Amino acid sequence: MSDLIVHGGTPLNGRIEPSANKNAVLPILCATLLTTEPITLHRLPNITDVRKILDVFRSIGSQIDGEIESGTLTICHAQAHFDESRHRLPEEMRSSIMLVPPLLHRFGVARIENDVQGCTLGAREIDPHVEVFKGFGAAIEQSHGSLIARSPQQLAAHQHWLDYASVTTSENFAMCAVLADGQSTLVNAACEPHVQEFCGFLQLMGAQIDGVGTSKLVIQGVEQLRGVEYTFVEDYHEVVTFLALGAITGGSVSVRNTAYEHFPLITRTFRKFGIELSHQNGYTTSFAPNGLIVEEPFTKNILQKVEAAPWPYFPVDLLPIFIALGARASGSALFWNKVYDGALGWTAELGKFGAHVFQSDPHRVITFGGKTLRPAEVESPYIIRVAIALLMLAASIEGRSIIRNASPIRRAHPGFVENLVKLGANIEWTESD
Ligand SMILES: CC(=O)N[C@H]1[C@@H](OP(=O)(O)OP(=O)(O)OC[C@H]2O[C@@H](n3ccc(=O)[nH]c3=O)[C@H](O)[C@@H]2O)O[C@H](CO)[C@@H](O)[C@@H]1O
Ligand SMILES: C=C(OP(=O)(O)O)C(=O)O
Repeated sequence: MSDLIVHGGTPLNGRIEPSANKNAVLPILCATLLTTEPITLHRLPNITDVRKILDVFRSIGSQIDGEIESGTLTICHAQAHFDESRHRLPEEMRSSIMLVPPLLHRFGVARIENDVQGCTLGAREIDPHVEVFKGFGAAIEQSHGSLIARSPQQLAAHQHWLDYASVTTSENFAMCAVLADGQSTLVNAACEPHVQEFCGFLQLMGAQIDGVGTSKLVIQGVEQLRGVEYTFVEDYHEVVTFLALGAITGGSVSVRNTAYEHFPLITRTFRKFGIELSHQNGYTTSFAPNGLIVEEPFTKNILQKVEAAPWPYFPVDLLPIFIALGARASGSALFWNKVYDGALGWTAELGKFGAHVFQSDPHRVITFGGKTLRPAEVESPYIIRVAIALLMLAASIEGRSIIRNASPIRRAHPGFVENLVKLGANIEWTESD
């Protein structure tokens, strides 16, 4: 188990060059399997989930040139072959499910473990994915804890309306449709920035997709996709994370951010906690001129609130980071997770720091901030952004805290601790049983 030891209380200051967004990188890596031509990727982050997908590629005979540490790899799947009796996809990452469409297109068969899970946020359904695969003509069978999808023929175009705007289901729909026979339509599609980046990559490969960034995707299948060279854009989760870390520690951090057009709601949400963002020359900077204070709503008898739901709502993966700000800021705020039913239990850990956070139901917590906080030893669940939220609080409190089981951070943020040290943090990894 990897833990973080944090000597908090130092304001973090400086400049960060953020990495790419894991939730764009992983579907894009999966999509490389849609072509037999080489694909070169730049600014590929050296994170656990990427290494796991690359291991799958190596195991099926794909060629990978370059060192992941350099950030540039060329991947060619011309010689790849998938054998469902031998090859296994990783279970502990949600993105494994996005290898199914390319495997179906290329080899007519895919096998995935039933339990493919990512962060432990509550139910992570696979039914919407299965419905999509079936809709395109794949046959699904269950076998010894695995799900096998088969489509000996080319996938056929499909018209579909999702129950809810699921990120990975929309991406899987797009990957099925780009090489299917005919025109497919998806209504209630997800449109998060990483979904937009992913669709942009497919377009670069030659896919014909209309409606990117909206809730309706119209996709005309093409005969084949081509190899391309692609540079990932910055991860808005990482941008927000470092901006929040600067503010919660009483410092000021600037982060390169070329996708500032995605930030209006995020900026307003920071302001609810007394934090201003400014944007100049491609860098966004956070500062809290009067410290962290929850802005009082004008309406009587309501709490200031942050509502997280599928884009263009406030992003659900950023909620823990703002709960940490709420626990630190003076005043009370309501946090509403409209997506996951099991994503807030961890907030009890905040009590160990002396914070007052009340979970009113599976989807809502209220922070009663401004309490005197003390260093603590806390345990993170297997949720990337929660390990970060706990670390944020620890970094803001003078003294030595320990975040047990912080390794999920490595699933999304390369060199995270090194970046924090650069900003002036006193923090290190340590291994325990
Ligand atoms: C690899 C990847 O890209 N992972 C992201 C992706 O996961 P993922 O694609 O798994 O998330 P989904 O959008 O499918 O939502 C996850 C779960 O939330 C529930 N749900 C979701 C939306 C909704 O309106 N109603 C509802 O009930 C469902 O139980 C669903 O299974 O999107 C999530 C939601 O932004 C993010 O947290 C994950 O980081
Ligand atoms: C929940 C996340 O990822 P995953 O879906 O891979 O678990 C995340 O990136 O915060």
